Amino acid sequence: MPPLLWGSYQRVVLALARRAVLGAGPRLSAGGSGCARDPPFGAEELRGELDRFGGVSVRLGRLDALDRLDPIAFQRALQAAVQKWRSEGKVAVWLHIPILQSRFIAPAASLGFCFHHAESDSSVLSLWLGDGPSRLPGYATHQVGVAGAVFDENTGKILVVQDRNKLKNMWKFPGGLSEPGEDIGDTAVREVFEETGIKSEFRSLLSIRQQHTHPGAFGKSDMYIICRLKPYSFTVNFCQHECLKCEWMDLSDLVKTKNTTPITSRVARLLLYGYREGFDKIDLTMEELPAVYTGLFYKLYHKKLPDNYKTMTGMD
Ligand SMILES: NC(=O)C1=CN([C@@H]2O[C@H](COP(=O)(O)OP(=O)(O)OC[C@H]3O[C@@H](n4cnc5c(N)ncnc54)[C@H](O)[C@@H]3O)[C@@H](O)[C@H]2O)C=CC1
Ligand SMILES: [Mg+2]
Repeated sequence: MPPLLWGSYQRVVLALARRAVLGAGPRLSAGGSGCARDPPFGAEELRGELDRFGGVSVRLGRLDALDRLDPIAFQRALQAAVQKWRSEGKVAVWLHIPILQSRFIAPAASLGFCFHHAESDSSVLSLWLGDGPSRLPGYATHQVGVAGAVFDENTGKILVVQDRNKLKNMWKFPGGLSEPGEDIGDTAVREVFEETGIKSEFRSLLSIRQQHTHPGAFGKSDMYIICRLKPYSFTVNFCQHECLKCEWMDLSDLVKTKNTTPITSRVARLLLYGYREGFDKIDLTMEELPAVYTGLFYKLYHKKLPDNYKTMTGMD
């Protein structure tokens, strides 16, 4: 290519690269407060909704003007908007940023915004504007794993598996992580079926283990819940991908074996106690109740409460 042409080619490539980095459309003047033909983007365009604590939520996905905006113009507008919200006494700003508008994260961070949480297609950044240290609540703190202790009262046998992906092959109850919006008992029943082929129904909640800095929870806290399930199918057809072995074992053998985890051993002893003395000694049963304000329902787990105590009005 002749040197002159090469020079103009380089300029075009550099200009295109600059646009790509800034995320601006072809009509934008980089670094300006908007674009040459459209009106400048100002603080008033960052419209937000007020929440009951006095914070402002701005959802970038709902602002059409952002499509034609570069990050520098966004930063100017956000800085002016934050100044305005601060002077009005707002306590916090929440920025909801769709993943495809992530070019606005860095300018917001340079003004003091931090990540609050992220979902698969968006992130939420927050900035505390109130007096003193931030009082904004954090996001999710735990992952929830649920196992099913499937116990057949007719034979005294319990369903156990050995995990294929573990270094030590210990007997444990089948189980796995809860899905968003899934009830604890439903997770136990689903995981038991997926891993062993056994169909069962929820009876009670037996134990909860809380462990912090859990390696399997990406360094967050892990809540591991064990449920008592009643089987209604008995032929094992276990998942070769996750399990090495699966069998119905005498509960008394599981209590005795050393080849198990401390939590499985403890819950096996708890089950044996319930089997001998009555499951009401160990069961936290579940009841569905209406939430007061939201119109939703929730599940409450506790030791069985006699009916006359449920309906009593005072010191009856
Ligand atoms: N004390 C005990 O007896 C044990 C308790 N647990 C608890 O059980 C719960 C989790 O159960 P799991 O059976 O582990 O979960 P799970 O049954 O939901 O999923 C396990 C499967 O997910 C996949 N997987 C998980 N992490 C992966 C990664 N980083 N990359 C690729 N694939 C991955 C693998 O295919 C693995 O076989 C946790 O709450 C944990 O604390 C887990 C093992 C033993
Ligand atoms: Mg599992």
